[in-house]
Amino acid sequence: MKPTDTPNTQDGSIPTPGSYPLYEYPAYTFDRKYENDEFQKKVITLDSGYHLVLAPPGCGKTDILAERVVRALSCGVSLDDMLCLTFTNRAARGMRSRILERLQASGEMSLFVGNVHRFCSHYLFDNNVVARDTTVIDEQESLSIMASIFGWKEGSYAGNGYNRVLTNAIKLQHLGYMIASGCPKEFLMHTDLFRTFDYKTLFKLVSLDYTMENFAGLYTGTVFPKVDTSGQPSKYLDDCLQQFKFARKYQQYKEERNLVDFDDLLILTYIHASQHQDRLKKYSWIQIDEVQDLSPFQFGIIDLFTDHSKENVTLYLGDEQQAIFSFIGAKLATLEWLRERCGENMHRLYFNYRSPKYLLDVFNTYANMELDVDPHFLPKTINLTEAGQDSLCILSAPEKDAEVRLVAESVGNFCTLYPAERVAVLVPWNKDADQISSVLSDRNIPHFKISGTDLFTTRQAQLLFAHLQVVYLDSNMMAWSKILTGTGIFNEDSEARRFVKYLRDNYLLPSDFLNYTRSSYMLELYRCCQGEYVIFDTETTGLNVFEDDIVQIAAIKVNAGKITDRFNIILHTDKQIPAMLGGIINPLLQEYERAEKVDRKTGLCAFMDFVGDCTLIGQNVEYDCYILDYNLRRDCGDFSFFTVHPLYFDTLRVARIMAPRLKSYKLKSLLEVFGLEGENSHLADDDVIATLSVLDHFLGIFAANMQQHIDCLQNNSAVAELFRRAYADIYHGTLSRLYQRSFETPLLVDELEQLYGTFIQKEWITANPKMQYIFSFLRNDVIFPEKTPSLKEQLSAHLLDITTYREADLCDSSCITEKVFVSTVHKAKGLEFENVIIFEATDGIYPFFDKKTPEEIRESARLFYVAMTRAKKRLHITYAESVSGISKWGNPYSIDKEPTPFLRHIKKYFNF
Ligand SMILES: Nc1ncnc2c1ncn2[C@@H]1O[C@H](COP(=O)(O)OP(=O)(O)OP(=O)(O)O)[C@@H](O)[C@H]1O
Repeated sequence: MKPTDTPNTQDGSIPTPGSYPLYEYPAYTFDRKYENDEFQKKVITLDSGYHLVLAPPGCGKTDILAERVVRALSCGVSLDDMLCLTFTNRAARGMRSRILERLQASGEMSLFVGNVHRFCSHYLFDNNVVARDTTVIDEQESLSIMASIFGWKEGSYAGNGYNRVLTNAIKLQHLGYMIASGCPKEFLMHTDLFRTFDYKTLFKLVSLDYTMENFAGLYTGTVFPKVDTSGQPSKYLDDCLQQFKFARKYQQYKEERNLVDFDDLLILTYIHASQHQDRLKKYSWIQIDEVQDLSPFQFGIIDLFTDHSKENVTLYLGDEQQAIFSFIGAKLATLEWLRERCGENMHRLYFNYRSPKYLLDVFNTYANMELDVDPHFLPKTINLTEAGQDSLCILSAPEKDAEVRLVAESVGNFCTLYPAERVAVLVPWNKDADQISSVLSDRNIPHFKISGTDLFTTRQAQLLFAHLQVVYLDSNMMAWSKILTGTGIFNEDSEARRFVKYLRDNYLLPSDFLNYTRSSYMLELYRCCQGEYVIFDTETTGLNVFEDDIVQIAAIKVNAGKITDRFNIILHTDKQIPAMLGGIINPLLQEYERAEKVDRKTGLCAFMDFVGDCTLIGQNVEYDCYILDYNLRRDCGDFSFFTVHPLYFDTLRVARIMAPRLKSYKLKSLLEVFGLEGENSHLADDDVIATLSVLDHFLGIFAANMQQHIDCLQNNSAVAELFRRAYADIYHGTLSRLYQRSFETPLLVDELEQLYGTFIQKEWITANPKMQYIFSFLRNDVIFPEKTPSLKEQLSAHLLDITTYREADLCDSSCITEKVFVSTVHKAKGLEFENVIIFEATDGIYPFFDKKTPEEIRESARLFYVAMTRAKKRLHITYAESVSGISKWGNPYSIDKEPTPFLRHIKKYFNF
């Protein structure tokens, strides 16, 4: 125990409820279903300095975090200054909905609540650190890319040692990149590689000093190994050097295609934010949940965004006894570091509200005897409900299959006796979850399994999401690759990725194959610009194409590159013109006041006359066309713009095709990056001239490469034809519905459900009944059509989240109506269930037989603790007395097993 880690009473005695003075709550009431206890209140009202709150399971940590936000708001802290970091998306969603519930509000809230990865991804995109069209790839995609770098066939590496080889090469890329970028030693990720590989010997073999510089140099390819070719070739040496080479290739691969993986989100954020400290937005009110599960690097990142002045408040909340994520880099040492930082500001929670005394006795005895928790810090409860016969049971079966049946029986009994209560079967491994799930299915017991292949990463979900991604942004290369394999045009993702890259290098997108026969967006634009066309821009009262008013329309008519006519009017509006625009005073306001205003109908019709039958071009012109369409319908009778002008070209799209790695596609950036003439003043007349500059610039580059472009189109006309036949109608179908609106039903989900049926019909995917969970989750918990009525708005608000959700996010959401859950312990962390069954509580599983060091064994003990403490009413623990099977050599075997040694101090509480 640390000296600062003393109980929260002044005299060091064990606190009891009511032994604390009450705290002041200005303009804030605990208007909720229950009263917070004194310890909780103290934490809720902390408002300056660094504080570490350690609390055992069930003491209301999650609730406190939400309550702190509500109170801080009532004390005048602005949402923008607050940062709430959680460990999982699910925890973020839980906290968000608790805050909204307490504020009696619904829908969106401009407070950042999410995990560190999500925070970093916002930072990178908002600050143009990564290319605008960057895609975040998941682990599966990283593995698939690395496999193609190794030259391995898709799927050939799954489920065996090859997977580890790929993972190590990916880890090496991140480690090498961090070292090469000068990240501090204490923050380096994946330092386990230094233990897995004997780099010291490797460096000796290639005559290099074993230094960080050389390690980085080997990774970047700037230091050359001197391989002695005279002696015996060493496979180990070759493999190690190859790992460095492939790690480097992986980085190049990602850079060339605008891809970042999850680790990159952290690394790139750290590097950029540490170099731009003076310009960084710092938060003065921060709270971080589950601190025991964060890595030192994540803390380093959060620290960069912390306002370290006296006024700040940073609250670290966690429970060291629930630290079970060392395999993803979490280190208990970070808690020590936090203790030092927080000094006297250590707090504890002392009341468990989850479980009655008979369960808490088990947990506390375990925490004290097995995890060495000081008895002063063990929680109490006022719930003195007596244990029933079936409250605490240890059940054994002769062997594992019988144990599975025993669990299924217990689940069945719980369901019959307590139909309103939830039951969780917590298992050590995914394959156990599969086995239990299949027996439950045989017995017709409805249940939800959180394990194995994540529903969100299944082929079905991935293809549907890829479709939404390409419809939303057709420069998403990873999504196009998935579509090309999903629709059967290519057999392997790696082939499809190569193909899409080849198209891009020739200024083509797969959408060109769907939109044109033997032509392309760029070719059509080029042809159009040989004749007469109109470049136009609008300034509006807001960004809602359905409701806002156009206030200014400016246009130029261009013939073969020369401006031949100009148009510029200010339209009368009854709507408010926003005072500010992107942080500056809106120039339109002044312009509107000065100018002679034209009646809306007259002005809009005059513009349509000016355009005549010329093709329209503009920067982000889709927006201008849609708002024009809705304005025409409103102000000029039933006039449909798209009937008259189905064809238009967008210089934003052109820039995305011609310069795919830009960090911003705003007009101003384009002018700056390419040194073009023009001004982006946010007044339509200036912007059209700037747009012409951009257009001319890209047309020049295209003209110089046009032949290559045409060759590429011709060489691939057969693939194009196949793809068009397979997918064009579906693609255009969704595109045509982008701007439809409904305030009742989330159109995005309707679309997904319809597509799901179509994809099955086309045999691109097989039916998966679990997809209904995704649909219902999005429908009931994610998308609120009253806030975002159109598919376009829903995609813009939710697509990034949808592609990063995981199955565990579904738990505690209204889409799960099942009462029975089968989950690994790791995935059940943070959840609570009336009834918990811990499966396979056998020695060799808890602790797992390969866990040898005292720290590894303690982590296993904590895992068992996390499993037990999920229980609110009943806890059953099962184990098998023997395991049997067939050995590698074909001989049947049976080995006697003991229950887990973690039961030694608590078994006295259980019935057998
Ligand atoms: N003061 C209180 N009075 C009554 N119930 C409470 C109080 N505080 C929290 N609870 C309830 O206690 C339960 C446990 O709270 P919560 O899930 O926030 O605990 P936790 O500390 O986050 O647990 P874990 O570490 O296991 O995730 C919840 O059902 C919560 O609503």
